Amino acid sequence: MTYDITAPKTLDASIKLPASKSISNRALIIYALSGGEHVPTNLSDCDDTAVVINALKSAEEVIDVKAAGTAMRFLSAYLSLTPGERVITGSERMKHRPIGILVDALRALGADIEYAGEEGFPPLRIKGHQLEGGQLEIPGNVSSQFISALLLIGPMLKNGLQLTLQGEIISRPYIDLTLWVMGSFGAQASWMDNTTIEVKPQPYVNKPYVIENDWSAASYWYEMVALFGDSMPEVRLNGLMDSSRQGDSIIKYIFSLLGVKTSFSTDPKTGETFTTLKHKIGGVQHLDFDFINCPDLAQTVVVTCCALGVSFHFTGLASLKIKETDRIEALKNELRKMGFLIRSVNDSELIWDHGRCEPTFDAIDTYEDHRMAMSFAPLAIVHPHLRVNHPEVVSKSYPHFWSDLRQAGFLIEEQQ
Ligand SMILES: O=C(O)C1=C[C@@H](OP(=O)(O)O)[C@@H](O)[C@H](O)C1
Ligand SMILES: C=C(OP(=O)(O)O)C(=O)O
Repeated sequence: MTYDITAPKTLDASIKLPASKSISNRALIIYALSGGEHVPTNLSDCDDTAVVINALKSAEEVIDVKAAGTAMRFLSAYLSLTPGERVITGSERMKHRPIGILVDALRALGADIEYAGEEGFPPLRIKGHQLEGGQLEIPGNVSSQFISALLLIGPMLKNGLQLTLQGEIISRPYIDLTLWVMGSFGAQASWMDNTTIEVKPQPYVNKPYVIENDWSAASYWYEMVALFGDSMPEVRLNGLMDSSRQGDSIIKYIFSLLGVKTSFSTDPKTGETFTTLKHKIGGVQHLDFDFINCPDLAQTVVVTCCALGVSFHFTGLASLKIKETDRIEALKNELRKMGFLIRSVNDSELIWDHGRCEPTFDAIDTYEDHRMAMSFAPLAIVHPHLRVNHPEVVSKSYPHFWSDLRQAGFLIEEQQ
């Protein structure tokens, strides 16, 4: 399927954002480990959370997490200490996303895990039993999800857990988010110094818990406000916290440099929080930024900068190659169709110095990556009849993205 997208003249919309899948998936694992009485509320309705809910409910031998990285990594740790023998697998892409570092760490803690396919990659066959825990060193420079997975089971280990992270730590705010959600359920887990985290062997306390909405999903609305520019766009987003522990809340700072002003308010009657985005004059001409702490924002910011004519030098992008697709290559290919030549350095930096080529305006390919679809869709604001292939990929994190766009006035027609 392909969508043909045409934007309205400007934007004046109130959007109900999806809940954070990162927080949902952490809260669900903790809920299961704490003997689950109170199910977390405002859970994300996205695919990546649905697979965790199903896995925790199902008694089937094979668990399929599809394309959900957090589900694969968190459930592998969870299954290692849950009685029974299971196989955990995922999409074809998932079978090429690394998991060896986590498997080695879990084995060092006493887990019984075998590779059911290629060494170092899913699927895994896991026989669960009580684990002793203890002290461990683990690379911190490939995916923070390995570290979060271990931390989440830390309180259930007989001797607790002490993790020392080696190398440059990527996606650190996601580790902090894990510690923060764990703390909300009574866990004692904290940084001892810059590289070592300690989790005490003290079980979780099951409690009611409400999931915040998703700052990563908000990023596409920031992009739209920036691209509508001086046509006075305004978007109101619900359920975002100004003081959120989601690392992607840094989007409000990044877009303050690209002409978007953020303000927060609370409805006095309902207590609901609103985040209002408006355009402001005076964005930068060039942007340097390190995405090491917020890799999921890279596509939004890269596409926005090209469309606004803001040159850039972005670093900290090494993890983009092992996400839903190789996002570095995908960005280069699809931006070329729109007439922008961006280049990569060492697979970890992206540079645009106003390089242009003849645009083809071919339909944008999405590479089974929700963020390719959502970060390119706003280009319809500058290119009417922008076409996006396989738009259904958005269900990974933001299933109602297209209906929200329609509600905001976008005309979206389906082509076979
Ligand atoms: O823990 C999490 O919820 C996530 C961590 C990040 O992954 P990496 O640590 O692999 O960068 C991020 O890209 C992903 O979307 C969600
Ligand atoms: C990288 C992502 O997800 P995951 O690694 O959990 O599949 C993402 O949502 O952009």
